Amino acid sequence: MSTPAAQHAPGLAPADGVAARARGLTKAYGSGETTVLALDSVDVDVVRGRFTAVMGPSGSGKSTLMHCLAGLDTVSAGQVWLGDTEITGLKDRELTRLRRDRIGFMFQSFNLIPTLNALENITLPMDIAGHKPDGKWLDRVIDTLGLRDRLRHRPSQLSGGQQQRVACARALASRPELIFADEPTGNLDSRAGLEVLGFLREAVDRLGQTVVMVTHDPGAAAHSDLVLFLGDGRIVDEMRQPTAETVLERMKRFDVIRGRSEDPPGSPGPPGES
Ligand SMILES: Nc1ncnc2c1ncn2[C@@H]1O[C@H](COP(=O)(O)OP(=O)(O)OP(=O)(O)O)[C@@H](O)[C@H]1O
Repeated sequence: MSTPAAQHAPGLAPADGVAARARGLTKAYGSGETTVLALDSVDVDVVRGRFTAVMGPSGSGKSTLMHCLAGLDTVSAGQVWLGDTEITGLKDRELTRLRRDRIGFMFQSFNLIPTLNALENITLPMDIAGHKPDGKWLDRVIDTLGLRDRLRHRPSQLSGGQQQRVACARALASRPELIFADEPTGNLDSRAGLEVLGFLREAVDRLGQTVVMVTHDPGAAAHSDLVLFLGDGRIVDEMRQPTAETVLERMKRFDVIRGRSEDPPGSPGPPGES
């Protein structure tokens, strides 16, 4: 995901088209005086074959953006496309099918079915859709994620990191056009988290997938190609080839602004700021 300029980012391979696009994307919750403008006329291009992270302070609209791009939530105004398909305006049934066939999801809670083994969990969305998995692709995903010797295990027999890898394989299994990951490392210790980030990176680099990840963790964002920073429902900044340090520094600037807006009138700003 990026503003159009970021498609020409130096140091990145040429962009291979746009996996998803939003124009004037606006989402308001509630009505009248209690209206919350979660997204305020956002324009974004999710660049195909890239790993994009979405960051920003709590309440800045990260999850709302992801949900609107993925067709999980309706928009108040604006348009969203997945590839060439405009999804705004699609009926619920069409949206459900589009999500099922063209988008992969990874959530913080892995959402694995406890009574199914790893392989059954991985292929479940395709089984529900009545699609036969592409065996070669599935083998590649399973081997890339190092799950070959865990396929007959149930979730309770797997570590947290392994469970998240199964969730990752499930998101990749149908070779979706776009994978959305919402805090995929949130419930993992740092080693398992790093592993999952490494696999998402490999999904992009080796399998050519497109990943959009919402995260609070600068270290996680550092695995992406591009970080989009949301503030008050708008994309306020973007960073290519991020490092944990540069992302952390950028996030600190939100704290300074927040600190200022919480200061009583007339009080001095934070030290070092004029
Ligand atoms: N269902 C809802 N009803 C009313 N307001 C909502 C709803 N969902 C989100 N909001 C509001 O919209 C704004 C953006 O929320 P969102 O969850 O997208 O932020 P976020 O950046 O993902 O936050 P966090 O980092 O805390 O998860 C917030 O002010 C939130 O309170």
